[in-house]
Amino acid sequence: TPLPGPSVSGVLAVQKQAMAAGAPGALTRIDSGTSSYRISMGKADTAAGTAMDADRRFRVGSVSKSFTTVVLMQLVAEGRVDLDASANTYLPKPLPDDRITVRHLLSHRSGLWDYTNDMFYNTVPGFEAVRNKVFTYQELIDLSTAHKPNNEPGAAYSYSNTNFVVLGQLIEHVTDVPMATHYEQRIFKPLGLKNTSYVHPRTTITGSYARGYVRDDDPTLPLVDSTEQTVSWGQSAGAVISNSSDLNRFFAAVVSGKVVPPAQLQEMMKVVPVNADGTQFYGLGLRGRKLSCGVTVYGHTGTVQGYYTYAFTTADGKRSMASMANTSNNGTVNTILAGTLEAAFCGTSPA
Ligand SMILES: CC1(C)S[C@@H]2[C@H](NC(=O)CCCC[C@H](NC(=O)C[NH3+])C(=O)[O-])C(=O)N2[C@H]1C(=O)[O-]
Repeated sequence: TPLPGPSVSGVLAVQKQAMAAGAPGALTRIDSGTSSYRISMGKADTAAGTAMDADRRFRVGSVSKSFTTVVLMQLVAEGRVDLDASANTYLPKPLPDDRITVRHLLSHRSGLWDYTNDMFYNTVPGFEAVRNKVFTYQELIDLSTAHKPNNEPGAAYSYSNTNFVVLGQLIEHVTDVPMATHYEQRIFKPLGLKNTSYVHPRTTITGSYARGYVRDDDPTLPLVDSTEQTVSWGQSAGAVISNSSDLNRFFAAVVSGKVVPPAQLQEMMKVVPVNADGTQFYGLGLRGRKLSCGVTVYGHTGTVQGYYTYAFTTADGKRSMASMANTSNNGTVNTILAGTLEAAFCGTSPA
């Protein structure tokens, strides 16, 4: 059954609610067949009073995990990595448990503790302590393995940034090529993603971009401009910069088999439920979300200091949506922003 048309008024209403809840601005781009909708409001820079627009670049946070997965799955297709081999086969320093496979890492089932739980326990002090820091992959992994695992390998889904930091280390160890080069040569260039970059550990965003503002744990305090940071705490788990048009093109290309071969795409899209009501799923570096009109969309979400992102596409890649609000540490904004998915794919407006 054909999808309902996107609801621009619905997206506007969601963005308006997100701003009322504390986001300085928001943007959404929907690409549906030959039609594109660019919807934005509020400020890209609160100090300068610059208006938001839908083409501005921003930090995508964990949407980076889908880019890392594409690189890894290309290596699987090239026969250089076996999904079900022990990750330790490919690492410079073994993880504490040989039973952790590459597939466990990609599906957040390794049990490895997420070091950001400690790092960002106090949001702004935690951020300020690392915003200009440069970490090695091993330093981040060691922060994780200092903790007991959440679960036995494969026994449960427990989302952890550590998994995708290990995957970044694994890819670089196997190929002796930096992640930045893999992203550029295997994804950004072939897909013409001119607004997408991986500049770690540089702290600046080039071109036209939205500034990001993280909220203090004391919500009565002013927002903190968090735009410039290395994101070295995230790297292959969270340091990609992109824009709405490129994210739509990327996820449409992924599900259309343009960047990973069919066998590997099938593995990525084998999603399992990860929430109680069975509306949220995780496959390999890919989220699934079942919407009110029955369609399941595939992509990823992102939370990085100053930016919330939703970037999803239909299974056939014919309709994609990327949405961003330039604040973070504000769960109300994050929950509200999910409403752009319903507007974009089910044509609904929030109550
Ligand atoms: C699973 C998530 C939500 S968290 C994970 C990753 N982002 C992070 O791990 C950053 C966490 C700190 C962000 C910070 N929050 C705090 O410091 C809270 N004390 C803020 O809101 O700016 C990402 O992105 N993923 C999201 C995802 O995949 O959707």
